Amino acid sequence: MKDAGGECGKLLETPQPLHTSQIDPLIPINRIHAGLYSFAILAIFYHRYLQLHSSITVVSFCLTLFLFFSDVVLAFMWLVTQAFRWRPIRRHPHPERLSNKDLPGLDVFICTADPYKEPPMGVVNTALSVMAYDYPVEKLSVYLSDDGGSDLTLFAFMEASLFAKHWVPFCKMNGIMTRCPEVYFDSNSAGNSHEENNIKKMYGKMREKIEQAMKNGIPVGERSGGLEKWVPGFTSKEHPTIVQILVESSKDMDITNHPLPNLIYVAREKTGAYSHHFKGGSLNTLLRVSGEITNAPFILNLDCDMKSNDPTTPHQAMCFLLDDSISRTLAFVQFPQRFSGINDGDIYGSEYKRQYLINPLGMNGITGPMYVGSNTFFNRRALHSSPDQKQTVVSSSSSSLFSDQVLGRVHQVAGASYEVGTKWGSTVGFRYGSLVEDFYTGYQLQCEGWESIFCDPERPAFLGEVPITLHDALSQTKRWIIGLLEIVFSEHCPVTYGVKYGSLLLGMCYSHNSFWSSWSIPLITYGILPQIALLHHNHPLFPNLLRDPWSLLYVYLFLASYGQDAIDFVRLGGGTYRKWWNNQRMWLVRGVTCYPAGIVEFSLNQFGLSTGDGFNVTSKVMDEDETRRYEKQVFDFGVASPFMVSIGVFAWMSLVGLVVGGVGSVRNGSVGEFGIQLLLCGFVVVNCIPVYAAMTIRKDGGRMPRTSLYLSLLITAAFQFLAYLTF
Ligand SMILES: O=c1ccn([C@@H]2O[C@H](COP(=O)(O)OP(=O)(O)O[C@H]3O[C@H](CO)[C@@H](O)[C@H](O)[C@H]3O)[C@@H](O)[C@H]2O)c(=O)[nH]1
Ligand SMILES: [Mn+2]
Repeated sequence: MKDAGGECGKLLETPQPLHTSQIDPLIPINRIHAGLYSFAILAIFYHRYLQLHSSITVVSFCLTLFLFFSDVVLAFMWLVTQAFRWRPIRRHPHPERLSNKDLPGLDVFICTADPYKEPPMGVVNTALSVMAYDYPVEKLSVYLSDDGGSDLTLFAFMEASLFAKHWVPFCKMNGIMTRCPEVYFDSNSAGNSHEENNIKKMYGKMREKIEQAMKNGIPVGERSGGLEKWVPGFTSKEHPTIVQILVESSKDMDITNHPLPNLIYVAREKTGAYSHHFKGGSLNTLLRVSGEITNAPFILNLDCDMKSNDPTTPHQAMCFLLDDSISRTLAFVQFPQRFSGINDGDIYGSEYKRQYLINPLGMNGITGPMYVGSNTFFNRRALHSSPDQKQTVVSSSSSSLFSDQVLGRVHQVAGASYEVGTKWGSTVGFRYGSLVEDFYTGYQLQCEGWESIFCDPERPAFLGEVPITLHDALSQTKRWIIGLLEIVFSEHCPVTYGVKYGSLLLGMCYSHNSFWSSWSIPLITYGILPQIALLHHNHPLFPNLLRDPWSLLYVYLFLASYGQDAIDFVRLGGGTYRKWWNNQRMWLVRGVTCYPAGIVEFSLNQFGLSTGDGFNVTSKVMDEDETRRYEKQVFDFGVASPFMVSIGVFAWMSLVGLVVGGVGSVRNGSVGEFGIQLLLCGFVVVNCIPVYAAMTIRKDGGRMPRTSLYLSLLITAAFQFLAYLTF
């Protein structure tokens, strides 16, 4: 169904709209289902209320109260999720209708922070993949922010700027689609022409050289071209600003004598005296630095673990950004974070389909998707003013792009104290105050009246990497949780501020994400109480499965929500049912690990008992053993950490509940009475099969460390003992 009216109305008057859209045909069904479901929720509340009234002991009253509270949280999360289901829209750009001469300037920002967690070779690949875009080179500039302040990264980029002279024309002349060299040479699509062999060798040499430098240091003879600035006393946390122009478009030609895009290395000044605000700070520095040099009206923001996978992506983005009927209020076009190297079943749910693919479609029908930190084409104006303010963007592209005067100003704006007393980070640029600077920035822009567009073309525009061990994946999510809670407890809480300054639906979407960690309340409750109550045999918590029709309501709610989740996952997220199964398991796992851990760490931070290290960068280095296990879809529990203990406890609780409670119920003829509790335990046990294997039969490095196993047994026993005393 084509969306003929609405936002595209104006465009349709012209014969060839730059983009079209498609409304989800299932919207009416979703809305009817939402109506039914909400009645069922109200009925459950009523039933719990009756239960509370009729409970005869304090213990059963408390148990019911806990479950009641959990159900309220579940209902809240369900309610806010409806905003994503309200009006999902897919948008299709038509770049072939765009003429090349209309294309505006585009500044690309790439961030890196630590050469040991983010190997320079990977960062170089990100940069090369965008330098080779099918975009007019004189309008394209690539800026790298190196928060690691590392000569190794600069060294790698100096090498890359030489290789680019071969790589860019090679891609363009051969019409290659995969313009990230590493990915291209790894794939089978690489044929075996003479030219190709040559360039492959060249790439191999560059990699060899960079990796050698990583191991043994930069060769003494090559400490020039900026590298001499790393003098003794220079550390990643204390150093002056370093700006290095690696490729200057107007001067540096490729081997076919065509210009290359500008390539500029920036390590902003760091001193212990001023907060650098992590990635947000680094992006703001690039915003100012590029503002002094090329000042392109549009900006593409990329993490160093993302690679371009389609040279026509900027054209696709421009279909929206240049459309007069929406451009006045359009802050950014978001392409999804998609990933390569995910194993078949995506065992750690790393694709985050809901966050990256499904929910943004829903928000496309409101005021547009959230900003997810990478793969985003910004309108520079949006980062400086509200949509109604007029801002004159001065074009500074003159012949003296890199004059001494310009470079002087660049050093000034990259200084550590430059932002003191300014609005940077509060109403200008990327916003500070949360570890999820992306979410926070997009949210504030939308509350100011800016809109956004989600575009998910069939050929992924970018492909990234994901953590391949369970521990890394959970640690990453924990950081997000802390960042999200910082927003919940700020003046910008989406429930109030978002609803007031955005809209009801927008507030609901942002509430859903910022209250993400609240899933842990029902998940922990439902993972402990029914299990304990089963064991100590006098506490049925749900209506009789065999006799009481109220039990059907619980069964309906469970099946309907899981069913709808699975259908959305496959239909809108393009997943498989197997991936969905693993994904829902990870939801349970996160609910008892990184969500509560995030809540605890956030609370400690509030009391000034900080334990965390702020933005703990996800490691992009892959251990061989771990990679092998990941590829074989074998779960990796091999890190002794509180996460593993917690997973162990929940696995044991349900197993004990199922076995002991099951046997007891059969003996007492109370299978119906405890039916729902038994099903619940059974469901957790089925989910935990890999956990039991990791705790018992496995011998490889990914099995659960013995300390974690014994601790989890001890804690389970303690729980049961406490319960025994209470009941
Ligand atoms: O002090 C810092 C810390 C990080 N980064 C960069 O930020 C990016 C994201 O870091 P990463 O460790 O890969 O975090 P992820 O959790 O994988 O990133 C997700 O979550 C972040 C917010 O927590 C978003 O910024 C990202 O875009 C989003 O992909 C990387 O390019 C880093 O180099 C900096 O520039 N400076
Ligand atoms: Mn990342």
